[in-house]
Amino acid sequence: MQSDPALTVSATTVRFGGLTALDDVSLAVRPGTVHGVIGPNGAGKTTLFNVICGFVRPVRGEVLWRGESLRHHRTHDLARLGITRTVQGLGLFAGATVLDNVLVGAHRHRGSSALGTLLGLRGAVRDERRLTERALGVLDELDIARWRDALPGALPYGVRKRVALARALVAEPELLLLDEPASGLSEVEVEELVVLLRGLTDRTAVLLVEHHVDMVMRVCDHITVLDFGRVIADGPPEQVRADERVTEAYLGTAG
Ligand SMILES: Nc1ncnc2c1ncn2[C@@H]1O[C@H](COP(=O)(O)OP(=O)(O)OP(=O)(O)O)[C@@H](O)[C@H]1O
Repeated sequence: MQSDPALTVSATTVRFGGLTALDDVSLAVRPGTVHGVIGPNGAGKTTLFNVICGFVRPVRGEVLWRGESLRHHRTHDLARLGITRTVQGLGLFAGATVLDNVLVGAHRHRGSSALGTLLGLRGAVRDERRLTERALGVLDELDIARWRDALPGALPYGVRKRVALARALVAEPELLLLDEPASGLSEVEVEELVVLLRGLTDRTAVLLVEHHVDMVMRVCDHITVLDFGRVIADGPPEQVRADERVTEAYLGTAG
């Protein structure tokens, strides 16, 4: 039996002036799965990601999180709701160490204020220590703990991407949104990412928007394919791969 979806995007339409970027798009992300969204350039992938994050408001439709409408949510509400994300630009703080960048993501679990920590209040200090231990645990898990005191700018791109992922994971999300997690990675790093993402499914659902179709086919349990803002295929990888509309959509834009 299939579990109830964690996230549902329901009959969602987005327009930018006269352009329909998403046209009646629906999808359901189930707990414990990796769900991919693919499609040719301009298909609406980023717009869909932005609707889920609350950056873009649809003219029709809604996003449901555990059955509750996210109609009025703002981006900064997401972590509190159990949803974290990485973005294409990574968004790391250049002047902060890797560890401090990751700690920024842990604030959902901070029981006391930063002022309390500064004043040396016992509960706040204990809280801070607990979060630091958790952040170090995630750095260790992603095999980047040796760079904990480095500044992001000094690190290779693949490591910086892992730092951004660590920051999203430390909040212990129930849904992890990844915007092009494979972009800019070497083939070896993409392989490592596939293993890493598969290892997350016992604790969070993952929704990723990605250009790297081959990686998506290998890592995902379920794939939604967009073309010109519409869903043209939705199902497990083998079904999507065999779908003629998907082949046509990609061949139609090649070259
Ligand atoms: N802020 C905006 N204003 C106007 N048009 C936009 C805006 N954002 C996206 N679009 C248009 O909406 C359509 C969908 O764009 P979107 O970026 O969501 O596609 P995509 O699948 O992410 O593309 P890519 O793979 O190239 O990143 C495109 O035609 C794009 O030009």
